[in-house]
Amino acid sequence: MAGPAPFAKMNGIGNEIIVADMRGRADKVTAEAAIALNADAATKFDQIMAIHDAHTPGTAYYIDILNSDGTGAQACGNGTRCVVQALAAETGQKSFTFETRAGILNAQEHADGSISVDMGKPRFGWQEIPLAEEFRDTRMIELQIGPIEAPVLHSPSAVSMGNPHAIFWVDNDVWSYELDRFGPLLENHPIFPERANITIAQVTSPETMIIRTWERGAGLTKACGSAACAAVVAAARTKRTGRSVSLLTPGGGELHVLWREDDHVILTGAAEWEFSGSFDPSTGAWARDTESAA
Ligand SMILES: N[C@@H](CCC[C@H](N)C(=O)O)C(=O)O
Repeated sequence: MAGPAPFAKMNGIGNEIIVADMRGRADKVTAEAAIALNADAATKFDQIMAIHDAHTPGTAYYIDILNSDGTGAQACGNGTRCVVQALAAETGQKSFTFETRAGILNAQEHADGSISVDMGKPRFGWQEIPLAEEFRDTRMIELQIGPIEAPVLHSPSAVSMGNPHAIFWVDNDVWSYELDRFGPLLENHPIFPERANITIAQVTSPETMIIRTWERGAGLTKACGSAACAAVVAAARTKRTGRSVSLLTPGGGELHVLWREDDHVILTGAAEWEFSGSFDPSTGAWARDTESAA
C-alpha cells in the first residue's frame, strides 16, 4: 500500500485535466479511481495524466493517460501541456521528453508561458487509424449520420494522431449540430474498432478553423488537442487550409497547430493550474491541500 499520491487539477484551454504524480511508486491509477474522481463535481475531468518513472532511457517520465470513463488513451495534447506546466513549475526546467502509449514526444514551455508539444507524425493508413474496412483514401471515408438522402454529417476525414480521429467538415455554425446526440453513435460506430474521437470542423480561412469535439471515453469537451492536430492535418491534406492554423475551441480558448515539413505536428496553447490535493490511486478518494486555491 503506497499511500496517497499528489495531484493537480488543471485545464488546457478548458480541457479538464488531473495531473497525478505517480513517480517513485509501482501502482497505477485504476479505472475505478478515474470513474470515482469523475463522479465528483470538484474533480470532474476529461483526462488523467499519470506521471510515472521513465520506462525508456532518454525520456524523463512515462505518462499514462486515462479518459473519464476509465479507459486508456494513447495521446492527449492538452493534458501534456498541463504536465509540462506542472513539471516546469516544480523543476525550473523548460523542455521535457516523455513516453506515452503512442511513443516518445518532446514538449517545451516558452517564455510567454505558452507550451508546445510535438505530437509526432500523423498516420493515414486505414489499418493504422484503425478502420474496420479498407479505405484507400482516408481523406474522405464513407460514413454518415441522419437520413440516407439528406445526411446531417457525412464523409469525414480519418486520421491517427496516435489516437483515432474522424473530422466532419461543415460550412455552417458548428453549434448547430447535435454533437451530444451524434457523438456517442459515431464514437462507437463499427467502422472504428477502437472507437474514435469525433470532431465537427468549420474552416473559416486558410489559417483559421472552429472545432467541437466529442472525445472517445470522455464525451463533449471544451477542447481536444489531438483533435485540433487531426483537423489541421486533414484540412491541409484536403486543401482546405495551409499547414499553420489557429483553432477556436468550445471553451473560448485558442490553439495553434503547425504541420511541419518534416511531418511532425506541433500543438501550442496555454495551461492553467486550479488546485492541488492528494488521492488514493486505487479508489479515487481524495482531499484538497489546505493551502490550495478554492
Ligand atoms: N483531450 C485530449 C485527447 C484525449 C484522448 C482521447 N479522448 C482518446 O481516447 O483518444 C487531447 O487534448 O488530445
